[in-house]
Amino acid sequence: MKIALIAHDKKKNDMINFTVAYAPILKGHTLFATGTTGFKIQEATGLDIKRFQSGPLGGDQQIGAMIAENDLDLVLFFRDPLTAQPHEPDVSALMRLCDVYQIPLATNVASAELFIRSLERGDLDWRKIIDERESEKK
Ligand SMILES: O=C(CO)COP(=O)(O)O
Repeated sequence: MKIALIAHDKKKNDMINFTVAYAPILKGHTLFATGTTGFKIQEATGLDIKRFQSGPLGGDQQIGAMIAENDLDLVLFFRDPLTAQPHEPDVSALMRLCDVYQIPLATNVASAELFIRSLERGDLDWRKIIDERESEKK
């Protein structure tokens, strides 16, 4: 599965703790991240991650572009609900696209833990059918 990992600054520690805890599961998947989040996860876990631009510089939009191609299976986006973001429109656009394409989106650790357990159990295997269908189109 292709998984995007994103965290706002005040949630980066949550993301690091989460990825350290679940590295054994995450390493079996293809990982993507916005710039700074990806750098910090790589530093803490050594996981292989394709890093995009930093969020405020277009990283959320790059991940959004993957969603628009139906090319991501899961988004874990630890948002900071208490701090205004300069790129709020990009954040909203990314979440909107998850709804357009029915991509599972967790915006906090508690829901991400449920998703990661579901992933391990195979509950998201229906995405493989979508992925096959999408690659036939290309
Ligand atoms: O701002 C972000 C998401 O909106 C995250 O970007 P960084 O991972 O580059 O900090």
